[in-house]
Order: sequence, then C-alpha cells, then structure tokens
Amino acid sequence: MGRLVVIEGLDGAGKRTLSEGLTKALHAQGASVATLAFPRYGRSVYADLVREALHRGHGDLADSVYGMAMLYALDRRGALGEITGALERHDVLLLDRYVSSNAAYGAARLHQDAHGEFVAWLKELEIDRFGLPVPDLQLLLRVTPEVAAARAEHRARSESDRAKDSFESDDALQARCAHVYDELAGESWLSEWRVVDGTAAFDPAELSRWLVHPG
Ligand SMILES: Nc1ncnc2c1ncn2[C@@H]1O[C@H](COP(=O)(O)OP(=O)(O)OP(=O)(O)O)[C@@H](O)[C@H]1O
Ligand SMILES: Cc1cn([C@H]2C[C@H](O)[C@@H](COP(=O)(O)O)O2)c(=O)[nH]c1=O
Repeated sequence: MGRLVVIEGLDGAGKRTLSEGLTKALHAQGASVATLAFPRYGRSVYADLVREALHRGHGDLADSVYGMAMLYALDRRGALGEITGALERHDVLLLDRYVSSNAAYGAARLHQDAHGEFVAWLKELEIDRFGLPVPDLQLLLRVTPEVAAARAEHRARSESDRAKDSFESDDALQARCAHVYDELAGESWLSEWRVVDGTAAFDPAELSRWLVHPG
C-alpha cells in the first residue's frame, strides 16, 4: 500500500511547483508516484461548478461557505476509487490540496479557528461519512500571505487561463487561512504534518528520501 502525501498551502504558495519537484525526485529514487490535484477541474462536475462560482457564476452560490465546502467534498468523494486504486499501485500518491484545504478555507471564511464547529463538521462529512482516507503525511508549504499573493499575481499575469478568483483576491481571507493552516499543522490535524519553508532554498531530494524512508 502506497503512502498518501498531501501538499497544502495558500493560493500561489507554490504547491504545484513543489509537487512537480517532488515527483521528479521520487522518480529519481526509483519510487513510483501518482499525482492528483483538487479540485479536479475539467474532470468533475462539482469542481467545474466550484470554478464557475469562484468567478461569480451561479448567483450567490459562492456566498454559502457550507454549500461550497460540500461541492469540494463531493468532488473528492467522486475520486475515492481513483485514490484507493492509486494507493494500491504506487509507492506514493501525491495530492495537491485535500481535505485540509476545505478545513482551512471554510473556517477562515467563517472567522473560526481550527477548533470551531466548521472543522468538526467537515471531518465528520469527508472522513467519517464519505470514507476518504486519512493522509499519511501533510506538507504545509508555508509562505507569508504577501509572498503567496505576489506569486499568485505573477501567475495570473503569465498564464492566460489563471485570472485570480474571489478567494485569491481576498487578502484578509488569505491571512486568516494562513493562521488556520498553522493551527491544523500545529496540532497534527488528521495526520502528521511537516512544515516546508516555501521561501528558503529547498532540496526536493532530501524531502523525497524522507518520504520513501521516514524516520
Ligand atoms: N519557490 C518559489 N520561488 C519563487 N516563485 C515560485 C516558487 N514556487 C512557485 N513559484 C511561482 O509562483 C507562482 C505560483 O506557483 P504554483 O502555481 O506552483 O502555486 P500553487 O500553490 O499551486 O497555486 P494555486 O493553489 O493557486 O493553484 C508560479 O508563477 C510559480 O512559478
Ligand atoms: C480543494 C479545495 C480548495 N479550496 C479553495 C482553495 C482555493 O482558493 C480554491 C481553488 O483551489 P485552486 O488550488 O486555486 O484551484 O478553492 C477549498 O476551499 N476547499 C477545497 O477542498
């Protein structure tokens, strides 16, 4: 059975870039790796509805924190077979965002912390009811909200289909979200976490060795 490893962090933190670097480093060590990013845009109707709502489609849908969280959760519920299949076939399944994204953004939107009603509801929904597997390890790619915003801005200018959505444009939300992520990591919510400094020189080979041979 492979290890379920999740990369979490703010919009623009560099999660996709880290996922690509880690995948290469894991391959170089002979490990087989599958990757998946949530939301599964273009593959899941729930994910596509999320994207449209984040760009102000579907009336006031995006205003509902629980409604949006349910769409993200249903996207993941639909990927359950793909997740378990990948874990059976590969040494590592590397996810770009997972349940903790829903916890951090939903709690931050409601001005709650990691101990609030929202995070408890979400765990009951996604883990207990939908049966999504708990990660073996969550990596918090930690950058300040200012660094994440600058990177998201750079990407929005350099990639044609990446105009900033309503969460990415909300600096106060990103700052609260950073705080909830720190709390989730600090208390090992769902699993062990490792904090990766997203502004320091980073060696994916070291992290990938640690993933393949933990401890
Ligand atoms: N360590 C880094 N230093 C400087 N720039 C970086 C670094 N990592 C990523 N970037 C740049 O920052 C931008 C955002 O990176 P990336 O797409 O990997 O972030 P992300 O966390 O996956 O974003 P999102 O969650 O919004 O999809 C890209 O333009 C990328 O090239
Ligand atoms: C998976 C997931 C994501 N979110 C939030 C985080 C981002 O602001 C947006 C879109 O994600 P992307 O990585 O920028 O494409 O949605 C969330 O609130 N809940 C989730 O489960």
